[in-house]
Amino acid sequence: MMIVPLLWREAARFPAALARSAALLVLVFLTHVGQAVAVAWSMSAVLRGQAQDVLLALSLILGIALLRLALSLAQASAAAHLGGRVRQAVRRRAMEAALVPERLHDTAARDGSMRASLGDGVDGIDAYVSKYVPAIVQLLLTCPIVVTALFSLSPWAGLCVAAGVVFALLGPMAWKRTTARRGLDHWDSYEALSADLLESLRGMATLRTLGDVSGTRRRLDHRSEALRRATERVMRVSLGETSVTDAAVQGGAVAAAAVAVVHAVTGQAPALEVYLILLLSSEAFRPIRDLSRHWHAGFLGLTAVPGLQRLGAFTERRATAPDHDAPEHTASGHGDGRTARGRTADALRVTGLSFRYPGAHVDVIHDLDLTARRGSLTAIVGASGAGKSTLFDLLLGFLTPRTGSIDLDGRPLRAFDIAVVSQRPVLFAGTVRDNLAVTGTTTEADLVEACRDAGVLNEIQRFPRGFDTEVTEAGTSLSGGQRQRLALARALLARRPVLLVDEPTSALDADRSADVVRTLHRVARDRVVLMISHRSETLTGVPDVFSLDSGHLYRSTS
Ligand SMILES: Nc1ncnc2c1ncn2[C@@H]1O[C@H](COP(=O)(O)OP(=O)(O)OP(=O)(O)O)[C@@H](O)[C@H]1O
Repeated sequence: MMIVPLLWREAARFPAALARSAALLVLVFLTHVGQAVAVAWSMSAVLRGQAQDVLLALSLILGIALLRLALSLAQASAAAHLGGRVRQAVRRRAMEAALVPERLHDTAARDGSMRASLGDGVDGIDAYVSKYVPAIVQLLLTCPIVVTALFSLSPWAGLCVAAGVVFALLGPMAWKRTTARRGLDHWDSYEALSADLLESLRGMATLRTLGDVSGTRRRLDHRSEALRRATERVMRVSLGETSVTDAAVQGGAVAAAAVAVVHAVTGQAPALEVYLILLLSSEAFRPIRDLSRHWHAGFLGLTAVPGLQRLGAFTERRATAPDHDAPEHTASGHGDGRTARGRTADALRVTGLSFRYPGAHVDVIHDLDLTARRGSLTAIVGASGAGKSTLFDLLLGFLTPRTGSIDLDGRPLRAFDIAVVSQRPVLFAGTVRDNLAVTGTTTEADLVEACRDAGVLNEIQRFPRGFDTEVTEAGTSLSGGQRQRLALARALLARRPVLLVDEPTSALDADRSADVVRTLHRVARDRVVLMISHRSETLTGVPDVFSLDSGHLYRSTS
C-alpha cells in the first residue's frame, strides 16, 4: 500500500464525491459478505435437508446479486465523477502555472515533457484518486469488521486471516523505496521520449535538410529502449509485490480453511459456522485484492506526481493581474488616427532598468533609460545578443527587472497596455478570422481595416474562403510574410496604447516592407510604437533611433 498525501489532499478537496464513492464501495463489499452468509446458510440447509431454507437462501443470493449490480454501477459512476473533478482541477492548475510568460525563459522546461504530464500524468492521477483512494477507505472500514466476525466464530481463524492481511499490506513495504525509484525512472524515460518525439516532429523539415533523420531515429530508438527497460524494471518490482500480496492472501485463506476443517472434523462447530469461516476468510481479503488491482492502474499517475508538482499543478495560484491577452473593454475599432476608439497614451518611460538572467554573473541590460512617445516611431537597433529581445520581454512583463521602472504616462506599464508583433509570430490552428480576433470580438469592418493597414487584405480576399480560410497549426499554410502581416493586423486590432514590433519587415520584399513601414508611421501618430529593426530602409524618417550595445543604450547618430 502506497500513500501519497498530496493525492489524498486532492481527493479530499471533493469530500462529497469521495464519501459517495467510498460509501458505495463499502456497500458493494457488504453485498459480498451478505452473499457469503447466504451461501453458507444455503449449504448448511442442504446438509440438513431443509428445502424451504434452501429456497429462501437462493432467493436472497439472487436479490443480493441484483442489488450489487445496481450498487456497482452507481459506484463506478461516483468514482468517475470524483476522478473527473480531480483531473479537471489538477489540469486547470497545471495549465495556469504552465501558461505564464515566465515559462518562456525556463530553460529546463520542454514542451513534450509538459504534454506528457498534463495528458497521461493527470489521467493516471485520476486512476489513483478515483479507484485506489476509495479502495483504501474500503479496506480500512471493512477488514476489521470481517476479521472481528471471524474472531467471534473462531479465534484461530481470525488470527490466521489477520496475520495474512497484515503481511499482505506490510510485505511490499520492504521494497517501497525501490518501487518508488523505479517508478520515477520509468516516468523520466517516458517524459524524455515524449519531449524528443515532439521536438523531432517540429523540426522534421530541418532534420531532413541536414540529413539527420537517421540520427534522430537512432536517438529516439535509444529513448524507446530506455523506456522499455524502465518499464520492465517496474513490471519486475510490481510482480514481486503482487506475488508477496498473493502469497499472504492465499496463506491466510488456506490457514483459515485448515482451521475450519479441524472444526468440522472434531465437530467443534456446526456446519453453518464452518461454511461461514471458509467463505468469510476469503471475503476478508477482497479489499486487498481490489487494492492490488487498482494500484497498477494508478501507478503511472503516481510517478507523474513530481513532474506535476514542479509544474505547480498542486498549488492554487492567487488571482494575478489581468491576462495579457484579455479582451479590451474599450469600444471597437483599432484607433490608428482615423478612429478614436482605442485607448491612447503619450509616453512610455523606462528609467534605470537593469536585468540579469538567473545564474548569470553580469547584467544583460544596464541602467537603461528610454522614452518613446506617441506621435512618431521609436526604433532600437543593435547587434545579435545586444539584449533587444530581453528589453522587449522586460517591457512585456515576461521578465522582472533587477532595478528600474517602466511607466506609461506616469503609472506602471501593464501587460495589457501592449500589443506585440514578434519576429516569428505565432498563429494558431483555426480560421484567419479566429487568429485575428484573439484579443476580442471584432466586426468585419475592423478586420478589413486592420488587414488593409497591415498590407494583407488583398491576399486574404484572394483565398477561396476569405477570412474563414483555415490556418494550419503554427500557421504553416501561410508564407512567412503573410504570417508577419497577419500578426501586425492582429496587433492593430488589439487597440492597445503601446505597440512593440520586432523586425517587422524581416520576411517581406521591398514593396511590402515599405507598405508596412508606412502603416507603422501612421499607427505611431496615435500610439507609442517601439520597433526593433536592422534594415536601414525601415529607419528612414524615424526621428528617434537608439542603439543597444551589450545592454547599454545610446542615441544613434544615424
Ligand atoms: N534564458 C536566458 N538565460 C540566460 N541568458 C540568456 C537567456 N536568454 C538570453 N540570454 C542572453 O542574454 C543576452 C541578450 O540576448 P537577447 O536575446 O536579448 O539578444 P538580442 O539582442 O535580442 O539578440 P538577437 O538579435 O540575436 O535576437 C545574450 O547574451 C543571451 O545569450
